Amino acid sequence: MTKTILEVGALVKNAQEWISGPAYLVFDGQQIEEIGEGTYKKPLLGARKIVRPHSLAIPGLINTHGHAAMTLLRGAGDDMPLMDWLNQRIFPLEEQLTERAIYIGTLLACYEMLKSGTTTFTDMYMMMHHAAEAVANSGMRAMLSWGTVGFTDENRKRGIENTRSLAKAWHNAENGRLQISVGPHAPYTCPADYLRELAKLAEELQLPMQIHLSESQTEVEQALQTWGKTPIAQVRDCGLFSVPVLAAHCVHLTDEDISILAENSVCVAHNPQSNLKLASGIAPLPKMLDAGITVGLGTDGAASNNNLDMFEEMRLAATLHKGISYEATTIPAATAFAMATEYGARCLFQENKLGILEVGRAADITLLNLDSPHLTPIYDLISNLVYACGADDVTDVFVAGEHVLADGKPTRFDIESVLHEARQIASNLSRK
Ligand SMILES: CSC[C@H]1O[C@@H](n2cnc3c(O)ncnc32)[C@H](O)[C@@H]1O
Ligand SMILES: [Zn+2]
Repeated sequence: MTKTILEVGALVKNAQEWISGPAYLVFDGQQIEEIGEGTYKKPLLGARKIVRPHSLAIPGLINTHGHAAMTLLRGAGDDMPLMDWLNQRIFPLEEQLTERAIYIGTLLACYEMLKSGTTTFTDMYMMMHHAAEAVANSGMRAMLSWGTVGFTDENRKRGIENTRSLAKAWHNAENGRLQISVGPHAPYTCPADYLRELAKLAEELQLPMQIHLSESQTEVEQALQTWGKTPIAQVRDCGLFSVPVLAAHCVHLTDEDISILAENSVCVAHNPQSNLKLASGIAPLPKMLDAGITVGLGTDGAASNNNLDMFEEMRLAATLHKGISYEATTIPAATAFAMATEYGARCLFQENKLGILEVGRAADITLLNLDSPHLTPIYDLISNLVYACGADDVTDVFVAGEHVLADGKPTRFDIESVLHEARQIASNLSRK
């Protein structure tokens, strides 16, 4: 790929370091080669130059938990608690989704995420070859898993076969943009012996895992009744923590659970908006961070959020926990921003590659309009990004050096046809 020189009006490297005046980045097809202050003065030697003096460059945001194709189910079931929402509304609709629906729903999610500055996301869903194809075509990065449940022998066998075939076809595909993980849905949908089998599979394939854990009070109460232990202790005893694990939610945790997560280096995806909307509760984020747990931010699916905007999650994480602790220093803006970038990279086990604008790291860059009211005036860039900015301030996105969102439009796919087909698919779903 041709070398790119991107000149901007300001640049955030990470939550602590930024250049508040003109700056430039030089990158090739994969990595950042140079970052400097001012304008680029050396000869271009065939490189393309993009000049954006009215843009702020930040690291691409990383969404650590979601179900991408659930964009098709946005608004199909609101104002319900988790278990009723899943059993009464979501599962019956998901049974009707076709492979094409997964492709279109995932591409719609990619559009929504790119438009709100996200470059990398995780996905746990079904018919995942089609989700992978959508991610490959969108130009984004993702860590995908085939969501696996173990209600029947047939389910279990299929889950293992699906994960094997997904890993074979897509792990490290598209120059490493796609990563695969093993995806047991939750301890309440995967019996203990099946969780053990999936942990062995992850070890054999050398893949990480993602799983929903301790999301609702009902889940924890049922775990205590059934196994006499919390969901965290249950999955630990099933050997899950022998591989790197990204646990979504972790809302209802005992102090012992927090120690188990920390001791086993389990990363956590915090989904404040989805947890509030499904009335699941508020995760003990400050306690988890104090214990040394890596916590990233996630939107969860568009049917429980109901959007995929990481700016909203940053702002919510930075305000919600102040509200319940009565302490204004809880989760400062810099922590919320790190959760959406650097910590997110750690949650995806790509801590040396993503999450920071730095030489040697991936050229995954989001540009915001510096002339936006939300960036005016600037005392502290990170404060504006977390407390004032929103998806509408995003103009351009680069992933692996490629300009995948230009002036708000995806460069790799036709959004009109995706929107049209998404509407058609939704209108054909039967809602009882
Ligand atoms: C088996 S594929 C993944 C599965 O997860 C469901 N899902 C979506 N949001 C949540 C959530 O917050 N908790 C648990 N499960 C969730 C989704 O509908 C798919 O069926
Ligand atoms: Zn989820």
